Parts: sequence; structure tokens; C-alpha cells
Amino acid sequence: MTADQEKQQAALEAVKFIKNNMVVGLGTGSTAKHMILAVGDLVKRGMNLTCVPSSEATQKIALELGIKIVDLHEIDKIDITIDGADECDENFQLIKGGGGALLREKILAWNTKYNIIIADSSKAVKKLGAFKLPIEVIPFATKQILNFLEAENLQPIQRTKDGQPYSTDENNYIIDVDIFKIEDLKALEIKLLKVPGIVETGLFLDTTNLIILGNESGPILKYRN
Ligand SMILES: O=C[C@H](O)[C@H](O)[C@H](O)COP(=O)(O)O
Repeated sequence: MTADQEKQQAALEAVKFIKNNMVVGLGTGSTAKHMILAVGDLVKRGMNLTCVPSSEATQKIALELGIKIVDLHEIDKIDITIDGADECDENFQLIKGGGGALLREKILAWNTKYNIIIADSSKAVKKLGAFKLPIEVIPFATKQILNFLEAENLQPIQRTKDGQPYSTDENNYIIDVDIFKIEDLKALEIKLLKVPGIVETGLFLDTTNLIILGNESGPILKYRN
């Protein structure tokens, strides 16, 4: 089974949790794309769903499929959000934001009753951090934040695209840092979010309810108690 087949398998398993009349949060990325396609099929078959996209890219795909999209301010709470991850560990902690969508994704996750993460099996790790942690920052403060992260030994690298600073849907920049040696991720999160100009980090430490991993002999479902 290829990684992409595992992603699709996890996505198809996850959409089974979607029921009629739900408000559904749509994640971002290659795994989430399989899920959005499956949500499009549910809608075509007559299911009434209202969806909140986590990025401009996801919104575009969803609209092309005829999925009803609303802004977050138009609804109160999201029933279920299905999203991908760059890494997940055994404690339901995640690194997200490889595709730059971490800020809106985290806002959706925070405002969702039930969060499902879908991934191919390579995303499940013993310890987070082989994947660099994305941090979203305000452009005005980028230089000083890079200096701060350097002093913290986090080996910051500002993300670029076509030789220019990478810009998020919220017109911010991304700095990727190395957290592999960090033991206390909660303390790191608190420290980072205290820095003026750091808007959000790609650490999702306590929002996930269920992780679905693609697997050769059928999807693996890990429920958080
Ligand atoms: O910013 C991007 C998101 O956090 C994605 O969900 C994450 O990067 C995983 O993407 P993919 O499913 O393409 O590996």
C-alpha cells in the first residue's frame, strides 16, 4: 500500500463519522484532500452539511465540489473536524503546519466538539520533532523572533517560496524550528506564545479525539480516552 493509498483509506474511514446536518471543519493538505473529495460525495448523495474550510486552498477544492461553505463567524461550534498532521505521537500530540495552514487549523480544532486526525502510517512517531515545527509570525517582528529562537537553540529557518518569504492565508510568515531535543512541549508552547509577534505554533497538544492511520490490513483507530 502506498502512502497516498493509506491517506485515502484513513480519510474514507473518518468521513463515516459525519452525520446529516453536521457542521464539518475541513482540514488542509494532501490527506485532507481525500477527505474533502469524500465529503463532496456525501453531499452529492444528498447529505446536508455545512463546512468550514481551514485554508483558501481547501475552500477552493470544496467549492468546486459543490460543498456548502460558511465562515467561522456564521456558526457557533463545529461538530467534527477532520484534518491531517505532519507528525502524531502516542499521546495524541501533533505537529501541523507543513502546508502553512496551522493558524486557521488550530482555530478550527479549538472550536470543534470532535477532532479526527487522518494520516498515513509514516506520520506516527515515538517522539515529535523529526519534522520541523512551524511557527507563524507577524512579518514586522520576524527578525527579532528569529534572533530569539536562535538564542533558544531552536535553529530557526524562515520558510521561503520562490525566493520570497512564504506568506500564509493570514499574510504572516512561517519560521520552522527544531524541537527534537525538547522534552517539555507544553512549556515550550507557553514560552513561544509569550513572545510578541508569534501568532501561533504548529503544536497541537490537546485537541485531538481520534487518530486514524492508514494501514495495510485496514485502518487503525486510536481513541483518546
Ligand atoms: O498546514 C498544513 C496542515 O497542517 C497539514 O494538515 C499537514 O501539513 C499534513 O499535510 P499532508 O496531509 O499533506 O501530509
